[in-house]
Amino acid sequence: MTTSRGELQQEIALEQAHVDKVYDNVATATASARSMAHQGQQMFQTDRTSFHREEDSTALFERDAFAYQAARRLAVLDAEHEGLVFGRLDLTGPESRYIGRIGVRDEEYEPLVIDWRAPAAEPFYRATQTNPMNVIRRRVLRCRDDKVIGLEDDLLDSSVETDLPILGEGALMAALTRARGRTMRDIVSTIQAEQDEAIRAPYQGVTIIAGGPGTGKTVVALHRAAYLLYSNRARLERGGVLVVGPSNVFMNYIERVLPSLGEDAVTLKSIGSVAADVLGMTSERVDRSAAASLKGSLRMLTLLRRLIRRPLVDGPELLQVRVTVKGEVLRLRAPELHRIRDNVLTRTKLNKGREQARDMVVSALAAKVSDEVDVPTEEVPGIIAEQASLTMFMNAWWPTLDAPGVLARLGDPALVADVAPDLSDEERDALAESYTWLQRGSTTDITGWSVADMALLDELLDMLGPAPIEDEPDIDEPVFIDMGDIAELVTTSDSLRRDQVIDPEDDPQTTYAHILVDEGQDITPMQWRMLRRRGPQSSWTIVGDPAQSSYPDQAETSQAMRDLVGRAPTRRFTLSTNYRSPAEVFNLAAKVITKVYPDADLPTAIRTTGLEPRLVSERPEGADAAITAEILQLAGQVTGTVGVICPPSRMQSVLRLTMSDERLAQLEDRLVVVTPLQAKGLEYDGVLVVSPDDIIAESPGGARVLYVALTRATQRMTVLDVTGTAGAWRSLLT
Ligand SMILES: Nc1ncnc2c1ncn2[C@@H]1O[C@H](COP(=O)(O)OP(=O)(O)OP(=O)(O)O)[C@@H](O)[C@H]1O
Repeated sequence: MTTSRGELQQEIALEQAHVDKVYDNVATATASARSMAHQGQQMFQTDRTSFHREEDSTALFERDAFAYQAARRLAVLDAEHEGLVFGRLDLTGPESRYIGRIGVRDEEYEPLVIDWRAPAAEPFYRATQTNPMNVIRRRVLRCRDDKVIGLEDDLLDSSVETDLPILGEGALMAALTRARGRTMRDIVSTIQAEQDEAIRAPYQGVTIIAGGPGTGKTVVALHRAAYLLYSNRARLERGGVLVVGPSNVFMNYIERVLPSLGEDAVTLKSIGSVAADVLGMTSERVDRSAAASLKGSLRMLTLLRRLIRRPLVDGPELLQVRVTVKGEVLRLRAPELHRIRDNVLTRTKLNKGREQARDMVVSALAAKVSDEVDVPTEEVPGIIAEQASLTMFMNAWWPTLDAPGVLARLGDPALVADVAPDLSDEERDALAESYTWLQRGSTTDITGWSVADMALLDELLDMLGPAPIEDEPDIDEPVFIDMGDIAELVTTSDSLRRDQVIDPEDDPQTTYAHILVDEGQDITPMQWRMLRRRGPQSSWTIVGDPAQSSYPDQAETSQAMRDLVGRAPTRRFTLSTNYRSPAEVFNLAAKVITKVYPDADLPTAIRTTGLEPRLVSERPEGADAAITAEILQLAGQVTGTVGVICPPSRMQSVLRLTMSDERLAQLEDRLVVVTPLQAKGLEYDGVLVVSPDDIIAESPGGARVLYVALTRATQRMTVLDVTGTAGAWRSLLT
């Protein structure tokens, strides 16, 4: 498809006229929405003398609401997006339709732009030359703000006589070859047919989006969130949509996509922040591989249950309670007390069970009073219940527990051996070692707990139940809180406000109507339980690729996901085209994964560059110089970002290098240094993978994690072995 410059300019001018009309209309509609809202209030409050037909009011109201919605969505549209209107369909009618990020109508209520999510926009994404769906020409408009700067056409039905000009070289390729920045862009103008099916799948049940690296799983899932909000707005704005990803870096990477589609009603959280609603803390710290694997496993469930059943007293076998009734000593010893504890805990949560436990202890003691004691039987429990020794015993035996306090007990290796007899010595050591920081800091030290601990703390909180609300002190008695230079006056009712709104009988977690989980292959069984507590009634979209998993026991995590799905209606989409990496880069990665994970979904790369990845090796003493040289070479070859992906053990030294070398420091925002886990879901134009052998050795996912690193490049890739010889990983290439 070639075209003269004049023809292109003429078509651009025609499209610009329509785009101008759209923006003018939105401006008028916004002003009218404001004034109608104002007038509407007055009309319905005071104007009883004039007569309005009901349908007039309804129409006015609808237009008002529509204009209001359009103005509201336009207000959140990302300033960097590529324009409100991005597409046009010419149909066999003949009719043409403009497609945009939001719907806009003119004063006659005729559509000027159709929202991309509306059924009428579907042919824009689904029509092909074999099934043109009445579309003759599909046109993608490239805009910067409100200015049209380019056009790309597809002729879909060549059997129809038409004088429509067909211009440009294809919008998809133009989008894919553009340099990448620090954040993900929306793909609303170039969504492909198989992606569109996943985006528009029904809301109910569980939707699974699978496919290899770079097939658009993440970006498709985000467009699906926007689609679901459009098609189920009342339910989802009320119930909430939660998007969960692997890390804060990833959340920052994707955070602009939904605003660029005009949606701001979605909560984004990294997996380490999901339980912040009840724990008041988050984490990004990843445990060493052995501890991370164990803490993710359902075996922790038994361990935690045993842990909270173990009373917090030294030598539980010596445990006893002792009271006197008219000089007679009554005792309950450890076995009876354990029975009472088990009995209460099978029926209720620990923090709710104290009163029951106390009553049972009192009854068991009362039953021991001999006939010789001269007190009426019905008075005995009251006499026992009043005794200070009983209260002291209950305080020690059944204190209110908080989740961090309980988990911190795992820092004691002897206790771990006691509550986890089925773990191997290595596992017990790994667990105890992961909590040694507790000896240095406090249990609420937010830098200490790991991402995996967040799910354990959440589980514990669920097992323990919320702490009972203490008796209310006198309300509104002023209290001074000294905050260094600032002394602030608060009343007791202020400081209690949070407790007062929490109903202890309610589950304290925030819940959502729809939960979208990205990189689902890395969600551990314990994390699935944590997520499920946020969506007991929700529908789900789960995105993932098992071949990229960093969790070692895939069978266990897949089972946990099946448990989540249960009998809910499930639909699965497997995306098959790799839009990220050129074939030359992906072929190398594919060889690695096929050796270690033959069932991997291998997508077909849509682009070729003719540039094979560069494989180099260097002796350890020359590593810094080689890393610097390779980064500079890549930075000269691509115009966008350069990502250095290195094993965790090299992170600090490479970071130091990028700061101390002036040439590297000058690359500023273009240069990023990450571990393979941090690189999950991200992409860079040029990628340097450092020391693949160490990457394999240092992750529980092994070569699957190397596969993640080898699939991040959009243009060029260099792999550097720091051994002086070809690395052992290269045996996977043969
Ligand atoms: N239809 C499309 N039009 C333009 N770009 C697209 C399209 N589909 C995907 N892309 C681009 O391809 C790249 C990869 O997409 P994305 O990160 O969503 O893939 P993914 O399947 O989640 O990858 P991974 O499994 O590695 O996390 C992104 O730059 C995305 O914008």
